[in-house]
Amino acid sequence: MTDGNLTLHTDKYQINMMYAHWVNGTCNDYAAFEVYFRKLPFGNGYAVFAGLERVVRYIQELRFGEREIAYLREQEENYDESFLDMLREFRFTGDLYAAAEGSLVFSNEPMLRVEGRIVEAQLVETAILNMVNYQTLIATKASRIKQVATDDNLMEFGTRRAQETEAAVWGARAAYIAGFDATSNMRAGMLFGIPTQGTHAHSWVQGHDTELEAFERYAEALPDHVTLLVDTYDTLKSGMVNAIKVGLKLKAAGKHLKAVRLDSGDLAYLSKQARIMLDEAGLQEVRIVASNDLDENIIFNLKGQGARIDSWGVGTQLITASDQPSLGGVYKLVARRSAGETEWTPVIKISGNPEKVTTPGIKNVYRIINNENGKAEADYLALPDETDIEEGKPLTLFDPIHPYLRKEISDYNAIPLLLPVFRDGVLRTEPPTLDHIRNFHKEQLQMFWPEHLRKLNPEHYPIDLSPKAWQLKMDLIQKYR
Ligand SMILES: Nc1ncnc2c1ncn2[C@@H]1O[C@H](COP(=O)(O)OP(=O)(O)OP(=O)(O)O)[C@@H](O)[C@H]1O
Ligand SMILES: O=P(O)(O)OC[C@H]1O[C@H](OP(=O)(O)OP(=O)(O)O)[C@H](O)[C@@H]1O
Ligand SMILES: O=C(O)c1cccnc1
Repeated sequence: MTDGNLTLHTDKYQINMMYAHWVNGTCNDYAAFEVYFRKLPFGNGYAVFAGLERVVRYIQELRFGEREIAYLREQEENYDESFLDMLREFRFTGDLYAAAEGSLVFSNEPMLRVEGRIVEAQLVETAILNMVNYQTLIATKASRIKQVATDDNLMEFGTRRAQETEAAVWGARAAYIAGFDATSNMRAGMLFGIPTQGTHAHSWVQGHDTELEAFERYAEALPDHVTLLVDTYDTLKSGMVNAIKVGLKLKAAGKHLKAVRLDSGDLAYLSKQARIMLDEAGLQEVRIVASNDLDENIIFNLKGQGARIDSWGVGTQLITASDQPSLGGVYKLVARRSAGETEWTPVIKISGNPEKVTTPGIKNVYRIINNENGKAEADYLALPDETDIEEGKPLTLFDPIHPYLRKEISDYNAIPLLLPVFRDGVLRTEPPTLDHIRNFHKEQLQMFWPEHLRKLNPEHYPIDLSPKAWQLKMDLIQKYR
């Protein structure tokens, strides 16, 4: 069915606009687009940027092959043959800047920017949003789950309920970035090097005459990795009793039962009872795994009830971001430049809804770290010719919606959020390893006050405009109103 070429993984209107540019002789005009979202998902205080590696591979492989060209010819009689010939030579030759994967990002700040020939920059909108919106959403959901699970083992179990195959593997990767320890998806493990973990299903137990026999056969086959699912018939009266028998047998043979898995019923009560039973049998080392439609709220509740759970399997709620299944990231034109010109012209999109008015001009994004405490104070969006910040000059931070709310800062470190990924179509450096990204994410969390990170009603983290960027926006609003 699929040939792996994602070049036509775009909306038809992008190709129509490319064609209209070709007809009008404006293919070589330049455009700058920024990717950002307006509202954080799940009421969270931050999002975890993910999806860049997928974007990098997609951009590197952009090509209109003969199959794509034949399809376009068949679909639209208006497309001139010379346009299709031009597509044969099509490559991404522009620049792409992006936050590092695993970065904390916030509403209304650019997390990725494309600068390039308008036809190239327009084509890639749909796929970039598709990749970044989904992966950032799942990484953010996973980060919330990690926050409540703290140091417990977290396993991603979502593949069977994911929105098809690619969502499963890229979702598993996003979850790992945000702090999950393993996935059950073997392909995600193979593709990305994520550790894999797994127990067994009810079918294993149902497929034997007795639960004890099922447990014994399983333990014989995989003596080093025995986690037994104990709820097929009756968790405490049967499953735990049989698991303990197998645990004691393994122990006598110098091995050990790794864990039992609870998958139904009152997980707080059952885990406490299971812990007592294991401890009384002298099996203190055996861990307790729980699964069954878990999310951050249930895990938080179970912990509040004193549940004795060491490891969590989380599937459906994570991989489908069930309580908010989409992130509304957008790709907006912020500046343009005709072929032959050197200066960018900032552009704005006005809307009756003030939240939807775009912020014109190419912006550099800086994370302002207060040197007195090492914590992030605000993110600061400045126009490219503003050098104050890089020279460490005192800054006035103000709220772009309520500009009278202001704060001075002089002892700070300004860290650029957007880094060059492609320049003139050439990849600058290979993406970092997944473990590097995961560690980077962990370090990022340390840079923020807990007030911005808490799961419920977090404090808003300021995303500020430089006075010049703010004035440009006001001027363009005036011009078009
Ligand atoms: N002590 C608890 N406090 C809060 N929520 C819990 C507790 N124990 C389990 N849950 C959650 O409640 C839900 C239980 O749903 P439900 O009653 O449909 O499942 P069940 O008891 O496992 O039944 P089934 O056999 O159909 O799976 C799950 O999301 C589970 O994670
Ligand atoms: O509940 P999730 O977070 O999605 O985790 C994955 C679930 O998948 C398996 O269930 P299965 O497919 O057998 O379905 P069931 O337990 O819901 O009947 C497993 O026993 C978990 O309960
Ligand atoms: O390994 C498991 O226990 C597992 C994997 C996927 C879904 N449910 C459970």
